[in-house]
Amino acid sequence: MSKQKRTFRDGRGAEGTTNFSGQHLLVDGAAIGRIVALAQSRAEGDRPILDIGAGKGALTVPMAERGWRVLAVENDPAMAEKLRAKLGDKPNVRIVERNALDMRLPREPFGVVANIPFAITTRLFDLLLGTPASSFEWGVFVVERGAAYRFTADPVTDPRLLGWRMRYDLKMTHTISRDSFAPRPRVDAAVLCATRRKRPLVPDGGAERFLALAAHGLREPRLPLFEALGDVFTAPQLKVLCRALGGDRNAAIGTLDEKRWAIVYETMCRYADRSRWPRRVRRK
Ligand SMILES: C[S@@+](CC[C@H](N)C(=O)[O-])C[C@H]1O[C@@H](n2cnc3c(N)ncnc32)[C@H](O)[C@@H]1O
Repeated sequence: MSKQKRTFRDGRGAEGTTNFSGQHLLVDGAAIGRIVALAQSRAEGDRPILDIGAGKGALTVPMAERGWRVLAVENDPAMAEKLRAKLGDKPNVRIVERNALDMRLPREPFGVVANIPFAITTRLFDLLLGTPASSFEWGVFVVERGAAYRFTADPVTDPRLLGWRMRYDLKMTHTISRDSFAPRPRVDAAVLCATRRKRPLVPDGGAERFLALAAHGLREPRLPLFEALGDVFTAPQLKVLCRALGGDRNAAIGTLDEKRWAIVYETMCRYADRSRWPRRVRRK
C-alpha cells in the first residue's frame, strides 16, 4: 500500500502525506502570541482550559508555561506522543488521547483555546455551545475564516447557530493567513471568541423547545412573520407578538435578531396553546 493510501486509512495524517485529519499546525509565533493574549484576559484562577486538537502543542505549551491548568486533547497517538515528550512532566497539563467528540467534558466551568480541525467545527461547537448542560464558559477558537463569518453573521437564519447565540456571545477578532500554518490549508482562518452570556436569552430548560420553534419559524427565512408563525399563534396572539417586537407583521422572519427571538419564545410560552408548539428537533 502506498504511503499516501496508508495515511488516509489509518488517520495519522503524518507530515508530508495526505492531511485528512486537519493537521494544520500553527507555526507563526505572532499569531500564537495573539491567541494566548486573548485567552489571558479570560483565564480565571485554576479553572481548566481545553486545547482541543492539541497537536504538538503550539498552544498547549505557552499556556502550560503560564501555569494554567490545561487539558490537551489529541486523537492522533503519534502527535500525543510528541506532545508528551515536549512537555515532560508538567503537573498542570494532562494529555487526553482521544476523540474530542466522544470525551466527557469537565463538570466545572471551563474554557477552550484551540486551533480545531476544521472538519469537526460544527459538531464541536454544538457539543460546547449547543448542549444546555455544558459547563463551557468561554473559548478562543481558530476556525476556517468562512465559518467565522457564518457564525457571526447578522441576522442569523440557521436555527442551530441561533440556539448557540441565545446562550453565547460570538465575536470574530481577526483573521489568520493560511501562511501561518504548516502544512498550509486551502483557506485562511480566523479567531472566534465565544463568551457565555451572563443570562441566557432563553432559559437552559427551554433550549430544546426554542430550537424546535426556531427550526419551524426559519424553515423559509423570507416568509413574513405572520405567515411563518401563523400555525403557532392565533391572529390576536400574533398582534400581541408584533407589538412586542416593535415591528411590522410583514417583516421577514429571517430578519429577527437574538433579542427578538427571545420575545417570540416568551410569547409562545405565555400565550400559545401547547398543542401548537412546534415539535422538538431530534439531535443528530
Ligand atoms: C489544526 S491541528 C492543530 C494542532 C495544534 N493545536 C496547533 O495549533 O499547531 C488539529 C489537531 O487536531 C487533531 N484532531 C483531529 N481530529 C480530532 C478529534 N476528533 N479529536 C481530537 N483531536 C483531533 C489532529 O490530529 C491535529 O493534531
